[in-house]
Amino acid sequence: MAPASHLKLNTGAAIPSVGLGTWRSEPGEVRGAVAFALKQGYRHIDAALIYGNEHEVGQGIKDSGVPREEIFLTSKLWNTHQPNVTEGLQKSLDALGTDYLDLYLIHWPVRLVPNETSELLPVNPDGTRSVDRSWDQSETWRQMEEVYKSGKVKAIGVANWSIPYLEELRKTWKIVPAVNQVELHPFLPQHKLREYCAKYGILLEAYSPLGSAGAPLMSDDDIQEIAKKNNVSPATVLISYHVNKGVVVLPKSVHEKRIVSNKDVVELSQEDLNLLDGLAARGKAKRINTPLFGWDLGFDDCT
Ligand SMILES: NC(=O)C1=CN([C@@H]2O[C@H](COP(=O)(O)OP(=O)(O)OC[C@H]3O[C@@H](n4cnc5c(N)ncnc54)[C@H](OP(=O)(O)O)[C@@H]3O)[C@@H](O)[C@H]2O)C=CC1
Ligand SMILES: O=C[C@H](O)[C@@H](O)[C@@H](O)[C@H](O)C(=O)O
Repeated sequence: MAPASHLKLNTGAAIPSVGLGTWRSEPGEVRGAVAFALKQGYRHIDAALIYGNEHEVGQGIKDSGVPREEIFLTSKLWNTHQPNVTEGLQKSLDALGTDYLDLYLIHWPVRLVPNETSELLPVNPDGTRSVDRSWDQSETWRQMEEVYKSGKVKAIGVANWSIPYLEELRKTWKIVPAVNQVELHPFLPQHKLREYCAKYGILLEAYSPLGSAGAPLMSDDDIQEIAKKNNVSPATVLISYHVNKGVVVLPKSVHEKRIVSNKDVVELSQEDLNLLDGLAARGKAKRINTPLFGWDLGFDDCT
């Protein structure tokens, strides 16, 4: 079956299966990248307050001339705004220059307490992050449910939530998260989390699909072999892998040629998908993004 250009959220809304990532897209380059991507047909942008570039992302959206209502725009509540979701959301809306988001995510199931070391990435005197270990994530989710009801966000979800964290949230959620955005690629296929999210109607979004700055995914022999067989680039294999599995994928680039090629999704055979699904179990498992919050986020092994 041809890979779907759009997937469905549990709210009933459609979400474009490929979105442009904006983490580490520098001010000075992200505005042009976003405008270019939208002119090339992207209709989905993944932003976050912590990326420090939402103002430029918003300018790129305006420059593109694409009407706001045609764009699926996501942002994320940063950890230091956990006690006050409304405030975090307003900062993102102001920076992006919009009055609503299509999707708002809790960036991590962690509350950080700002102090004199930093407003966004505060640390304790011993260098560890100033985490509020007593903070109850169900309270943050309750506030997310409130902003959803206010209409300022059309869907709410989470990012970096493992099964134990979702199980805890399930005890009190009134609205099931629409999305769980996690690191996902053939070296970190997260089969158990996939099953769990499918069971509760939570759509997965794959971040760092190309390996970000860490995993040698694009130079991997098996991935290169599949690329050769399908006559496409390894990046296209890695992006298509998710869409073929009904997962949203968020490749980041600030280079025009890559922005264009990253939206090409091809149909992969079941045999190719099985091979990609099995790479981690064959000794290639690797998680790239585990910020040192100082305690167990419930992530299991990488397979
Ligand atoms: N919720 C969360 O905690 C997280 C969310 N994310 C989201 O997911 C997005 C994607 O993940 P990210 O970690 O950025 O990494 P990606 O896996 O998307 O990789 C991005 C890197 O690959 C390069 N690249 C892009 N396209 C190609 C290509 N076709 N060929 C070769 N190299 C290429 C980019 O360089 P260049 O730009 O120079 O082209 C960049 O260095 C983020 O930008 C962010 O929006 C990411 C991490 C965590
Ligand atoms: O979305 C991207 C990532 O989650 C990134 O925002 C975090 O890893 C952050 O750099 C941190 O140090 O906590």
